[in-house]
Amino acid sequence: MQFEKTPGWLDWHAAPSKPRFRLPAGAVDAHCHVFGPGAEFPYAPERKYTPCDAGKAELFALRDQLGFARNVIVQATCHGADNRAMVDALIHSGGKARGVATVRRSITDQELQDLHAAGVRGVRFNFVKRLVDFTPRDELLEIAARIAPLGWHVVIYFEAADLPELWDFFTALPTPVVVDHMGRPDVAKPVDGPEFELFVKFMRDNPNVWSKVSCPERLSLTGPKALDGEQNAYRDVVPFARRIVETFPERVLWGTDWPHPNLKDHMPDDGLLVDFIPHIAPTAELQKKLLVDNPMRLYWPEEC
Ligand SMILES: O=C(O)/C=C(\CC(=O)C(=O)O)C(=O)O
Repeated sequence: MQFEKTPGWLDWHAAPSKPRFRLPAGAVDAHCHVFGPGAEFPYAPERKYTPCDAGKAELFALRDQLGFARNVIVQATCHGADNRAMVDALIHSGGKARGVATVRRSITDQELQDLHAAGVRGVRFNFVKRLVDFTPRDELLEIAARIAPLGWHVVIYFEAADLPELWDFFTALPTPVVVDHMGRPDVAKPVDGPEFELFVKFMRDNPNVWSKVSCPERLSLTGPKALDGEQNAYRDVVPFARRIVETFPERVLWGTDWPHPNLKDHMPDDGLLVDFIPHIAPTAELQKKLLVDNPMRLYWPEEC
């Protein structure tokens, strides 16, 4: 099948630099995606965007270029609940990738078992309105109850303004809960203002809540962009991510978000994104927790 990219689509950076920051041994890129290729794994009819192809071979090449040991591949909305591209990548990773799926309530127990055998360890519930249609809360709670006995967790993606309305639902989830991109704070607001304080309280009051301190390229309003060797990219995001890392060092994860769907302004150099990490996790101890110990506990607990 032939697909035409959404107008204005930015393709992933073709030649990411080698990071200056040396990742600790065993580092996990805990948030990335695969897209298609569409000819082999068609994009879902209900998708809100059509990306460029970004397959497993390119993802694994990026992993090696940046110095990561493993990936966590998160199902992207352009594939809906058809997890075949993600599962195919897991199967061909030689045990170096685990996954987060999107499932509907119609999934059978056998299908869940098959996803587990392939390396899936979580489901993603997406609340970002430009990406998905509404799913009833009772369907999501039913899914959460079914995946809990498998030892899986729930990944949630939402925007900061929606946290108050979603709070009761999130705190009713029976599993570990992993928030994508710090709940997308508006970084024009103060890091100790009411909006981000609510997110900090969400994590403080609920010890089962984790956060990915990822996506500065998506959250930043003033840059500078991670391009052309810039070693101090996205300064406006640093206080937010650093606060979460330093306050909850045992419950943070980091990922590239490759191939960076839906960026409108620029496509970052992934090597320079890795160079962002020591700004938000300034000590070797914090870096090891963020990049190795925490993701291993969540995705490869049998090795811990
Ligand atoms: O890649 C991300 O994490 C963020 C996305 C895309 C996404 O989540 C999806 O399509 O599933 C975004 O903000 O557009």
